[in-house]
Amino acid sequence: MSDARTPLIAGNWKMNFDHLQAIAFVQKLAWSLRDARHDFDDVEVAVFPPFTDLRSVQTLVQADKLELKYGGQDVSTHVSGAFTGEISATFLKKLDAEYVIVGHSERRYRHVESDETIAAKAKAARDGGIVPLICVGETAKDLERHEPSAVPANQLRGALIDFKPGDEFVVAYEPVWAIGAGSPATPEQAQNVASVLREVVRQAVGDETAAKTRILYGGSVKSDNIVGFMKCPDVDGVLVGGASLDVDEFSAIARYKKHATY
Ligand SMILES: O=C[C@H](O)COP(=O)(O)O
Repeated sequence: MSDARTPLIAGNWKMNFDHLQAIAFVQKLAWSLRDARHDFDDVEVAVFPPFTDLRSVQTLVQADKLELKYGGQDVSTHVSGAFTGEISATFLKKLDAEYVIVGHSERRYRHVESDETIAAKAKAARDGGIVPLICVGETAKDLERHEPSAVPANQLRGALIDFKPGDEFVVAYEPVWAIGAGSPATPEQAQNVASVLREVVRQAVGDETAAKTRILYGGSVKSDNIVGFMKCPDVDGVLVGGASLDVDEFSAIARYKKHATY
């Protein structure tokens, strides 16, 4: 990764932890990270709890002045109105959320979200003052027919259609075949796709914004494999699923510099 970009260690809780469990988790995480502040200097840590936990996480983070960012796992394309079950970027902003995930493969495939929908969600987040964390990634089937970077690059091109130089967003490259699989991509595979994605960002929003945009890797990240990814020049952090639900493991991931010899 480049020194110009602050590493982002993001934990996607998916549909895990109710608000009471969320409070207990964040308290433990805060203690764990506070004890080891020097191990993760200049690293940003963020969690993505279910919507029903966000108010509790906000209260805790603000009351205890925790250096922890948080965000939603999805966002509506609308601002308000008759959209049963949806949550707008405006509501997330009111909870001081920093980020929102859009285009996670579990939404693309299980909820049949199209590239157009994901582009509209990314735009809605940006317009509502929330930084979209745009997920892209190929399935194992895609790999039989295309180069590894082809599908993620197309997905990213589609998502950035309304973006312009200076807009802030984060990209997460998550090969679908590596999610929850216990076997991640290799750092070389992650770097190859991340460098293509940076070029897509450059073509969409220009050199300056591309140089500042963080590209994360996600898919079976753990404390014993993160260092390899963080050594890749175009990988600026990780989006962690399963391992983000274990305080000690997630804290060890955030403190990856302790184990790295650069
Ligand atoms: O959003 C996170 C990803 O889906 C990765 O999940 P995982 O770390 O359990 O493979």
